Amino acid sequence: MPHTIVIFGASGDLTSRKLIPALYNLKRKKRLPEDARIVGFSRTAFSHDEWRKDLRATTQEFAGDKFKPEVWDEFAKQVFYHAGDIGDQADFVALGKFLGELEGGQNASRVYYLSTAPRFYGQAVEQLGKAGLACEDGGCDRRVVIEKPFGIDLASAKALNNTVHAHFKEHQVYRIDHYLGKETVQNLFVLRFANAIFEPIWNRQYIDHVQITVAEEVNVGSRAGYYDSAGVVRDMIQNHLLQLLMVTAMEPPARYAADPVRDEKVKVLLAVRPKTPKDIARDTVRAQYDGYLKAEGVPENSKTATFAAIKLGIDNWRWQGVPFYLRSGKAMSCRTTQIVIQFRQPPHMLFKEGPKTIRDANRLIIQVQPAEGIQMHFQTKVPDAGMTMRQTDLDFNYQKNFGGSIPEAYERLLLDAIEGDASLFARADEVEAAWGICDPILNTWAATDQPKLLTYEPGGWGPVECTEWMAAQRREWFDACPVLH
Ligand SMILES: NC(=O)C1=CN([C@@H]2O[C@H](COP(=O)(O)OP(=O)(O)OC[C@H]3O[C@@H](n4cnc5c(N)ncnc54)[C@H](OP(=O)(O)O)[C@@H]3O)[C@@H](O)[C@H]2O)C=CC1
Ligand SMILES: O=C1O[C@H](COP(=O)(O)O)[C@@H](O)[C@H](O)[C@H]1O
Repeated sequence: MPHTIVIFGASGDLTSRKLIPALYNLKRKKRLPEDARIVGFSRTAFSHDEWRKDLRATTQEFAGDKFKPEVWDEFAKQVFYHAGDIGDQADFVALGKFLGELEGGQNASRVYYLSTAPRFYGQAVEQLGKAGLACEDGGCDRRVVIEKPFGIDLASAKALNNTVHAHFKEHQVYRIDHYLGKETVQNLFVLRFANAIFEPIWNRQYIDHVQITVAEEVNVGSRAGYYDSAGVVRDMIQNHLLQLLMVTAMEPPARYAADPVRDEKVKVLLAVRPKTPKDIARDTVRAQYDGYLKAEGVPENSKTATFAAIKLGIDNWRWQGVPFYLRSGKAMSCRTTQIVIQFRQPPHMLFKEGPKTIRDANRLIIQVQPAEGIQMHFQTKVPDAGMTMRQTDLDFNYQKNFGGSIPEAYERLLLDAIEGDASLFARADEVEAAWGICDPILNTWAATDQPKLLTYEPGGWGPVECTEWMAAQRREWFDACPVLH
């Protein structure tokens, strides 16, 4: 069956920076089906060749030394453009006709990729449905990939799910979170479920707490217009950090397939202990970097948080009493995404020189990016120094072990969407459960102004009060920039 990938938002930033370079790389690796066609849809009046020419330049820029003119020329033969407006039903009817001709009347498998502004997601889905392009009754193979953000709160996410479900069945819907396409996030499944040594200690008996940090060195740059209405919770925590939390905390699924995996993931979110406004004032830190208010497009009195730390509890047998600390911010010390599994101290210390604080206890660090790898920290005896100990580590690094470059997350996710594997995409209940955790936090911050919005200097690890907040809980953030090999 031939494949067609229709990208709505063809002239946009995501398409040129990520989607087309990812599809090009799939072609280069001979993973893009030979019979796949990529069709761009947006209002700009490109001809096929004009769009291809624009994409060639941007792909060359973003694919770097992976760009091979001869591969591009072959790839370009699979690329087409059809101008249209999401607001215009006639343009969808015309699109359907164009696709039919392109597919030579064959029953092609189609992926509709919504890479337009989020306000168009619902409308685009409706237009596809009304033009008879959704095929929710079966008999043809149609999928829709929906970019983030999926809603701006629980109510809007539910409304969007309702709109989507009016035209597509859930199994046709692929809500993308590109963090799930990152190699190291997939490796977390492997680490946990393809090794026998971790599972027995992956619980409250051995683990003191878990830290999930997504630090970004960049500030909001030119995206302030969007960012100010989102803030760090909507932009990062509701999706990427909660995805990392789910994969870290989930039970082993019965099978590695979309629904068993997502069933276990969603159970984690449903077990997250609900917070009262008093809990939120105590268990969250929010801050804005100094200089944010000067960014173009930010209102002078904006209270948008560019940094947040949130302590969550998971009420189930595995995790009762183990706090999960989620932290993310812009304008931080360095770019690093890491999951720190902080183990407990030994119950009885034989050596007076031995570890005294939780900082010295065993720690497993999953470096999601950019120094993709895993480190295990443990105590060793310093030679010829009595029983003096020092923390050392076992270090697995992707680059050193496997060489080559780590593929962009979109490569894996686009291929999965083409092949019909939804394991690494969010399901409707997952997205809603994530908003169910974030809404009370955002609402409490807005309604009570508690905790106070703090300020932090760019280039550090967030506000000093966040370090103190952790110290008051007898814990310490693992603030380390990864070593790039
Ligand atoms: N850029 C990124 O790095 C990331 C983006 N995303 C998400 O991806 C989506 C796209 O982002 P991005 O590419 O940055 O956005 P852009 O603003 O760059 O692109 C928007 C696209 O939508 C098209 N468009 C706008 N109005 C219409 C319309 N009425 N009918 C048809 N097409 C229309 C525009 O084309 P034209 O004007 O020609 O019609 C353009 O191609 C957003 O939802 C964003 O949240 C998610 C993660 C990262
Ligand atoms: O979705 C988003 O993610 C990026 C960070 O992605 P990464 O792959 O570079 O870690 C973030 O900068 C952006 O604000 C957000 O919308």
